[in-house]
Amino acid sequence: MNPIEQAFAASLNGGLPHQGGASSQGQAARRPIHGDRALCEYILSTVQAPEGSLSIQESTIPNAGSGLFTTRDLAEGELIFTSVPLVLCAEVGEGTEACDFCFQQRRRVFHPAEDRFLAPGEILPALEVCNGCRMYQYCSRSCWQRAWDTGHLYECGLLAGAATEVETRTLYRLLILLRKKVLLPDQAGALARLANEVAGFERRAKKTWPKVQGIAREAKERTKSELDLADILKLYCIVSANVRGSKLTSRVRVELTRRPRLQIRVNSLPIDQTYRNAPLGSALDLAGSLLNHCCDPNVVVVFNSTQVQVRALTSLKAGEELLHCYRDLSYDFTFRNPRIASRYQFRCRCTSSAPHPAPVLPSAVGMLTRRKHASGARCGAESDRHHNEAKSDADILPLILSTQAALFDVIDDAKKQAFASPCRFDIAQQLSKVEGIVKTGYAGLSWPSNLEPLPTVLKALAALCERQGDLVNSVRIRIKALANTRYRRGLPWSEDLIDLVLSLSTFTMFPGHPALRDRTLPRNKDFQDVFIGHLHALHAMLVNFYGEQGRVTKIVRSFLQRETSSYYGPMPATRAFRRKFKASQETILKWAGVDERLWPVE
Ligand SMILES: C[S@@+](CC[C@H](N)C(=O)[O-])C[C@H]1O[C@@H](n2cnc3c(N)ncnc32)[C@H](O)[C@@H]1O
Repeated sequence: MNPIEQAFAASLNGGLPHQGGASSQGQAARRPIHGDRALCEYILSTVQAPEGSLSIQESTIPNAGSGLFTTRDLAEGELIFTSVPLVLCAEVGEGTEACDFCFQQRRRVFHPAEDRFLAPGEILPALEVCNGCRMYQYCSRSCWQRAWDTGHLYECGLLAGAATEVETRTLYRLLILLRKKVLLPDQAGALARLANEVAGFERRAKKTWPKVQGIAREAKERTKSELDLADILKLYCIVSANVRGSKLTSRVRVELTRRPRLQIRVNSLPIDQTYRNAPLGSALDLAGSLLNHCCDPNVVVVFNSTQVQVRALTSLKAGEELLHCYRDLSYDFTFRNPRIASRYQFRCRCTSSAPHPAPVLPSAVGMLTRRKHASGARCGAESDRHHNEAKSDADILPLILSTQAALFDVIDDAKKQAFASPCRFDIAQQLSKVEGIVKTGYAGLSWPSNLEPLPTVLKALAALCERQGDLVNSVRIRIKALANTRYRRGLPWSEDLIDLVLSLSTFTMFPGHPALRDRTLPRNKDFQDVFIGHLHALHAMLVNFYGEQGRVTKIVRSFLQRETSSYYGPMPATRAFRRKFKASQETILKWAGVDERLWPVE
């Protein structure tokens, strides 16, 4: 073992006696990071932040270990810290859009090199696959060369036939960085002390535990690591507990091809793929790994190429813990938490209250939630509401699950129809199918319109309409879906707004389009007001997430400037505009069949 591997192995037990063996049973508790001053100082020294502006303390979430805290007041949108991850790994495989060196934004709506939206029908140049491993992709020869020089040469030859899961590839990378002494001893020591959830993996993922052990064994063989198998196993659990999907991108065009991987399991209710927000890759960052999860987050994590940026999502007071949502906020609590449990192997115990108005959540959802939190673990007010509404209606569960499956099947069928014969795609037929399912789909009652996956299904249908050139239905259905989306904050909501303004822009750009001659449509001016209003709101939101100079912010800003210069109404952010926007928004919501109270003007 080289000195770096030794530093890693020694630190893995946090100075406690070696726990030995691949099993976590009977192992001593991991020593909390906040109890080790030298380690805290080291981790904080790895970030770019004003001196003394962060601290590591015991988390405010019960039994969640250590957490990251601010020592100063923060305004909404303020940059809290930036950091460079220890290791990044791109998603691979067909349809992925990540260059494994630069991770530049390659969202399907933005041009990869120029700061602009893609023109309608514009196709992105394909990434080039490394002809050695046939796994990683690069956007240019220079990215490939730099990736090669900075480490790909060590791994390329050993990836043939290797697993494509991002956690496994991150494990390989880390083992190679340790073996080739690319990591510093301090980095290796800190890495070993991150949360690992070995016990959680072993206990909760009983079925997959032999697979996890197999992954560790294969990783040892492939990378020729001299670490003990037990230590590699823990490293894998550290990776799984700490990697964050690089939300450099989200598939704005709904990702329908993932349907086969979607599972709805009785008793756990996970929707394993959200159809959207497919990450570009994963990053393991020392300071970022100290952010605990909360269903009502106060920070947002974004990536600027390979740099992690953490910004305030709300204003924060000195002494508050920085909390981040590990999973797509746009999803309902009952969907999100099982996904957290299955991916990270812990049960959410966050206690913050949900910021949105209390949803009318029917009793069966309460029942599901109560199951999830039977051990007293709870998830704030959202959970309490579920608890309060809970009834003993075990018979209802299978009915709900079958409705969810049926709703997702609508997307599959619609997709098949749209792709097989575009001219025969019948949106009215698809919508009536949805209507039929939701009418009595909630165990005889009507499926709540804000309960997933209904909003997601509508967004998917809107995207299909757009693809077919059916602008009117695409906008109408999207408005309906978004009005019923309960989480109006964070990156997922900005993604939704991007979709919406792009759909609305077609109305304003092609006022003479034959589809828009329909007399039952609201006036084009109304669409324009609503378009400019949402575009303005989107820009303000992106400034908070990516900063004034963020690439996405700049693209949306130049779009906003161009569109407002040809807009004949009052300038956005004025009182006159607000009045105009309110009236137009009411008209449009009415046309879309949405209760205007669902989407108040803010
Ligand atoms: C990425 S680490 C966060 C830092 C961690 N608290 C530590 O002490 O190193 C994720 C781990 O923190 C804990 N955690 C984070 N958020 C939590 C939450 N909402 N409820 C319960 N545990 C949480 C879980 O143990 C999880 O595996």
